Amino acid sequence: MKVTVVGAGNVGATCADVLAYREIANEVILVDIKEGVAEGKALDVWQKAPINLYDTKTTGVTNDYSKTAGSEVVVITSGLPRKPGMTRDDLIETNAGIVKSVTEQIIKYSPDATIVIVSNPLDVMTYQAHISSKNSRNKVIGMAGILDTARYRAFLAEELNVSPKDIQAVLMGGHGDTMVPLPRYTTVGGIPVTEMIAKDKLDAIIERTKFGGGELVKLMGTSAWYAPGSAAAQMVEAIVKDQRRVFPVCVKLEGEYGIDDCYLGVPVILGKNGVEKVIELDLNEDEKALLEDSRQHVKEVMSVLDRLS
Ligand SMILES: NC(=O)c1ccc[n+]([C@@H]2O[C@H](COP(=O)([O-])OP(=O)(O)OC[C@H]3O[C@@H](n4cnc5c(N)ncnc54)[C@H](O)[C@@H]3O)[C@@H](O)[C@H]2O)c1
Ligand SMILES: O=C(O)C[C@H](O)C(=O)O
Repeated sequence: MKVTVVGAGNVGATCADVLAYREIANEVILVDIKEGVAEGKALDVWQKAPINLYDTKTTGVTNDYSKTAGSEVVVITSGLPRKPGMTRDDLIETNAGIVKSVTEQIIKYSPDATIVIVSNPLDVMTYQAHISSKNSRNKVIGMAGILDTARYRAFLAEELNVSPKDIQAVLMGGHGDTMVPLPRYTTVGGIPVTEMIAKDKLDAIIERTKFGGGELVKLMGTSAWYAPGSAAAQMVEAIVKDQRRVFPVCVKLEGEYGIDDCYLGVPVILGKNGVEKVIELDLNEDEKALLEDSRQHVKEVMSVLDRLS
């Protein structure tokens, strides 16, 4: 099956590479607006195949969406990344235009594709893609929760000196500083994390996770790509293999958690139809208040998008 990745920059190229070397798709199409970039990176990934032993066909194109026709999943990473001193929301004006035009092209050639948005500001770019594609909410979703949760799990593994494989967790809310940590739902090999770590240390890890993207922007002058690219590929895998994995995913809420018409990260079951089910956790009052803060923030940025269009 065919998967398209739009944007052959840091995140898009990483995602295409993971899709290829892990043989998640049979065919990967990489698209960029900059002449030759997607072609070059796709060729590089293909030339790695005899070394790393995979046979996923990888093709790059400059703006030729006819080559993306019939894609089962499309990952959209095109858009500006932030620089130090910027928030993700500062990217809205430029990236909304890019996500809109890319989504319109994609849907022309792959009307049934599930679209996975990566471009920032994530929740609102997912909203933009939903408006532009007019597809059902289960098929227009955003990647952030897997990444935010992975950061939290990695920090915990480091602190507890255990394998990251054994940390299970879920975070909710928008992709930003208002994300909603859920230590109550975090386990270490099945043991509640609260039995393994002091509260002040856990609080510090939660705080670091909230600003995890910014930490990397400060270090590198641009945003992260290895974990984001892998996280997007993991969502693609769950969809194309109909794995029914349980992940936090950005999706339009339609009454779940008492929230309507807002894009937020929530735990879902991800399978061949995209979001198969939104899982509703029984949040306590503190968690509900944090989710409400997150909703208000995302709604404000959604209204900026409404004013722009
Ligand atoms: N959701 C997340 O968790 C997450 C994580 C990391 C990055 N991001 C976001 O992903 C986006 C990409 O980040 P990056 O580091 O790969 O940036 P990058 O600059 O390395 O790559 C972006 C690519 O998009 C291309 N592009 C721009 N306009 C295009 C268009 N109209 N059509 C096709 N391609 C176009 C550019 O030429 C460039 O190659 C940013 O908005 C960033 O903030 C999100
Ligand atoms: O921080 C960013 O701007 C990119 C991305 O959203 C991230 O969390 O790494």
